[in-house]
Amino acid sequence: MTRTPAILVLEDGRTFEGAAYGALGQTLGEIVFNTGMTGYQETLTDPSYHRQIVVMTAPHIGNTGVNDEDNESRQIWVAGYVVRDPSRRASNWRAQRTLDDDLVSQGIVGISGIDTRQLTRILREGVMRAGIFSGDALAPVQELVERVRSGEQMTGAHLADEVTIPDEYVVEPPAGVATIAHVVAVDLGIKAMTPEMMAQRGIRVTVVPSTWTADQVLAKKPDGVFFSNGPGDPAAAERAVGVLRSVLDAQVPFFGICFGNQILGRALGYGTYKLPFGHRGINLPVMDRTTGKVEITAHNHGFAVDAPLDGDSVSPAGYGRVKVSHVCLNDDVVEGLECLDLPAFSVQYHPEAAAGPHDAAYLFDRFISVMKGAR
Ligand SMILES: NC(=O)CC[C@H](N)C(=O)O
Repeated sequence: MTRTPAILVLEDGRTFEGAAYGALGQTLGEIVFNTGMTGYQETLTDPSYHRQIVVMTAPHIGNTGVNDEDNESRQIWVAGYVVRDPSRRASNWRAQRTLDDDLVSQGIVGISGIDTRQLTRILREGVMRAGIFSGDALAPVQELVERVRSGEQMTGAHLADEVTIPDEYVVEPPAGVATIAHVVAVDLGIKAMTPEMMAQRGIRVTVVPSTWTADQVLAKKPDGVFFSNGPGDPAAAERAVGVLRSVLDAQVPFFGICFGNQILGRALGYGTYKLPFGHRGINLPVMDRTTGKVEITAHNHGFAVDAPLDGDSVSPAGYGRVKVSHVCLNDDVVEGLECLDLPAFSVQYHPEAAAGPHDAAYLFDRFISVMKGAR
């Protein structure tokens, strides 16, 4: 196999030479690492990774190929892909193509042969901007560093409208499962498994674009409203915060995941902040502070809610008492919020677990209980 050179350039000027992987060319983005040992297809197609170059700490990527069933959205969203050792062949009974096929056909610029352990240790000092360059995009390093430094920052980025669907669609419960509730899910970058997990439990889910107003959402007379995961800085999501406040004012039950948790935090009047290097992986320990039970959970977040951990606090925006319901045991980051005077709760991690362990699936049942309780 001929090796086509590629270079990864960090904004601090450090460089890594490797081989081109996927499409040739140039890509810029925020570089982040993911510690999942499995689930590369779900990671690549998670819209929350829009504008991010993803480094996989698992050394061998592509072993099981890709298929049409495990995509979490309509396309690959990562801005670039950094791996140590791409599998030379895909071997799985469900594989329809190789990962390389999809990276090339979707124009995703990647790099392989990188010491991802060394790179991850650098990124643990703090995430930064980076670029991958190959083919005609190669140039003297100083020029490449300049291109990386001219790239956009994730802080302040409003990205949900770039990944949301243009038109609403409905996910019905499967045959044989009775419909017990109707939820409007606002797509801020939703993963396919989320409405699926709701539908399996009898929820009819209308997924709607991020641009919908509160009037449009509430006109559907839903039993509950859901805000999804999604890319970008929650501090730049003014419109979503406004829509959610109208939902809370109307006392309609609410559940949020990841970006949705950050939007609930903001709607309640708390701030959000950027984590030094984020949580991205499928084996992070989270404690449910109501039961003391620890769950192993899937994460993908670079920002977090700044709410007091001790005792219940009072929402600075006037929505009553709020409890930090879940916390990450690695670093005490807020991983869940529960309103004690309103039918609303959210988690920062991913109970839909695609990919990931299913420890947190009970949260979808909790959403149903909250909707029943509000009737
Ligand atoms: N997966 C998500 O919803 C991510 C939320 C937000 N973009 C963050 O990085 O924290």
